[in-house]
Amino acid sequence: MTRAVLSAGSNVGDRLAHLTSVVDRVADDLVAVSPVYSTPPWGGVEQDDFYNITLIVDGDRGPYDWLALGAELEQDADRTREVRWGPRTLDVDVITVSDGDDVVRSDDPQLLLPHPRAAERAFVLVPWLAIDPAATLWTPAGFEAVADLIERIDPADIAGVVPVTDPPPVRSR
Ligand SMILES: Nc1ncnc2c1ncn2[C@@H]1O[C@H](COP(=O)(O)OP(=O)(O)OP(=O)(O)O)[C@@H](O)[C@H]1O
Ligand SMILES: Nc1nc2c(c(=O)[nH]1)N=C(CO)CN2
Repeated sequence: MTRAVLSAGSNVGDRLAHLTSVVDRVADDLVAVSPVYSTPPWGGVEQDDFYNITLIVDGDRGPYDWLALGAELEQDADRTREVRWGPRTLDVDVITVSDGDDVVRSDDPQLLLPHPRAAERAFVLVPWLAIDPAATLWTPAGFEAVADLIERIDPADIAGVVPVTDPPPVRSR
């Protein structure tokens, strides 16, 4: 049994439906899911805004099983890999995995854990904090409170991450 924090994003097609497919797929393992946030594109590629959610899941799966689940969902959304950090129907990233009290660390390029860019991404951290105000992320500098990491991100980036009220957000269960 492991606990994973997953981040899902979409900026092509029916964004809400793509995110809902993730929530539906992990429903049995779901601990919490954030509201849907509208987020400006991160990474320097000019493209449409994303919808993003962060999920916490508990399941009888190892780290690579969470990665495989994300890849399956991306395939189901007809995801094609083109531009790095470019437009996509669905992207599911594994942000961090814990096994009891231990945080899983991995330097396998197929599964880097914790996700090396999570600490810089308002679109991951803001939704995560909304469902877990005490969340921490292991970084090369040690454990950091997600709330503190957010303080270090450019306020303009944080301000761009806004809950979507219309259409309505996926409800936390
Ligand atoms: N923690 C992780 N979560 C998801 N994929 C990962 C992770 N670590 C490594 N990968 C690998 O990253 C590869 C490329 O993923 P993808 O094309 O979705 O990257 P990206 O989402 O554009 O960029 P980023 O990795 O910065 O989020 C995948 O083949 C996957 O095996
Ligand atoms: N706002 C936002 N920007 C992104 C996202 C995402 O999910 N949300 N995913 C990306 C793929 O790596 C690149 N940029």
